[in-house]
Amino acid sequence: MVLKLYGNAVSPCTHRVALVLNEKEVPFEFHSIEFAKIEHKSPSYLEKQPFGQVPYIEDDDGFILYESRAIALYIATKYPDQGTKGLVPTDPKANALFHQAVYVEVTHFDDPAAKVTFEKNVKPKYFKGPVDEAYIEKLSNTLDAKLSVYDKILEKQKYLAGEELTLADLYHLPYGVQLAPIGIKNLVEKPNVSRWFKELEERKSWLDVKKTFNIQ
Ligand SMILES: N[C@@H](CCC(=O)N[C@@H](CS)C(=O)NCC(=O)O)C(=O)O
Repeated sequence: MVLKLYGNAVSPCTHRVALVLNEKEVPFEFHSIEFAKIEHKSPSYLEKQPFGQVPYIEDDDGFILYESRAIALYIATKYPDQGTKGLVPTDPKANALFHQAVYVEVTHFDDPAAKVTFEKNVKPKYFKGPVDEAYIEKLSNTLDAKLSVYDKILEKQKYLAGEELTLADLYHLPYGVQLAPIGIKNLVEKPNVSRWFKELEERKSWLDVKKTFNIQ
């Protein structure tokens, strides 16, 4: 049995899991959960993912797991010697710096990036809702302030947790790539952030995610 990824083709959290599966060269079967049919809120779906969100995985032995970053960590630690190595440092200090970087992404980047993407892209496209430009400006300013701190960190080191690529860097890709196309240029306008992010975007694992999910 092959690992099954239950998600949605337009969901950045689904893309995050697929990205790490690609990095670790783990084959998977994608099962689409249809948002339009509200499949993710059905009683049978909630048995697997009680918060009614995508993604979740069913591993080849039937093990079920949700939360994209928890899935990524599980895959990276289950296959330490397969695909890209070192995505989760094992040395205690390097591991602590890795977790520091993971929390930086979750607390400082994910929230404003997800909200601005929703307001500017998802809301008008899928919910025909009015776009709140003042809210977008506020979120963009928040991202700008946060990414200015990133720029200082990345002036001194190659990646967010030090000199080696980790999952924490990869976690930024799915929302990060959506910012510039909707006019939020903070990632590309800061020299060190831009250098870091460009390298991430060019990884084969991400180019394959783009192909699989038809991301422009
Ligand atoms: N922290 C969760 C977030 C999951 C999440 O926000 N999923 C979104 C798609 S990226 C979703 O299912 N949205 C539909 C909904 O919340 O109803 C993860 O990383 O897996």
